[in-house]
Amino acid sequence: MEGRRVKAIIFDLDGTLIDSAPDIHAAVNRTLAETGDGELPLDTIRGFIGNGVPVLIERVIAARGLDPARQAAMVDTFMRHYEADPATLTTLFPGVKDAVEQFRDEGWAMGVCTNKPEAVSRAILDRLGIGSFFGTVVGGDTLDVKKPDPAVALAVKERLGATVAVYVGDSEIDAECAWKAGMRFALFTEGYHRADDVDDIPQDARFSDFDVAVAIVARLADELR
Ligand SMILES: O=C(O)COP(=O)(O)O
Ligand SMILES: [Mg+2]
Repeated sequence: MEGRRVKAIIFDLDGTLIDSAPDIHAAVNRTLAETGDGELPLDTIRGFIGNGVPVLIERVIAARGLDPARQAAMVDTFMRHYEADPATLTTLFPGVKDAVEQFRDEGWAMGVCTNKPEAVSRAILDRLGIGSFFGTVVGGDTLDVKKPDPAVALAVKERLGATVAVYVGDSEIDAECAWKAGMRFALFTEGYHRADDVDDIPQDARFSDFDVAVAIVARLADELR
């Protein structure tokens, strides 16, 4: 007898489900302000997101010409500010709420695979009204490794009990993670990728509007039958 097919979507968070750069930017500038180290513009910070908080702070330190030995202390200060105010300026990308409702109605399990710390990721998803759609959240501090290590995506798939998984993300980090995990990858092009040309990011499909995400992900999953 054929086993049951459980299909899942593994979503990246920053730059995919949520436009979180404005609150991350605010927390970075509050961190810099505490020690009189100036500020950085939003566009710069947007380009620093995706590898987790320690790497974000490493890039902030390099951009401001600060002492690298300050990284651990600045990570703590950043998290204090970010956890105090994680979702004031953060929004869902247009169409996300409708898309996750439709995915749920069509029987998809959904999970989040992010390099952002897990607790604050869950808090933001709840605050924006979509937390209950996700069976699990694996964050940058949940395991010993971060994306692009495939263990992060594979942990989401396993926790959801999925037999088929499609990965939806916004960056080359997600593309690499999905590839290493043996998953099809749909690129959301309106997020925080670093490549100038989205053609340079390995992908099985791409979309710029969540209105078409459901059809695109379903097609990728069907190809895996
Ligand atoms: O860099 C981060 O903190 C998180 O980014 P991600 O949600 O795109 O993985
Ligand atoms: Mg992302």
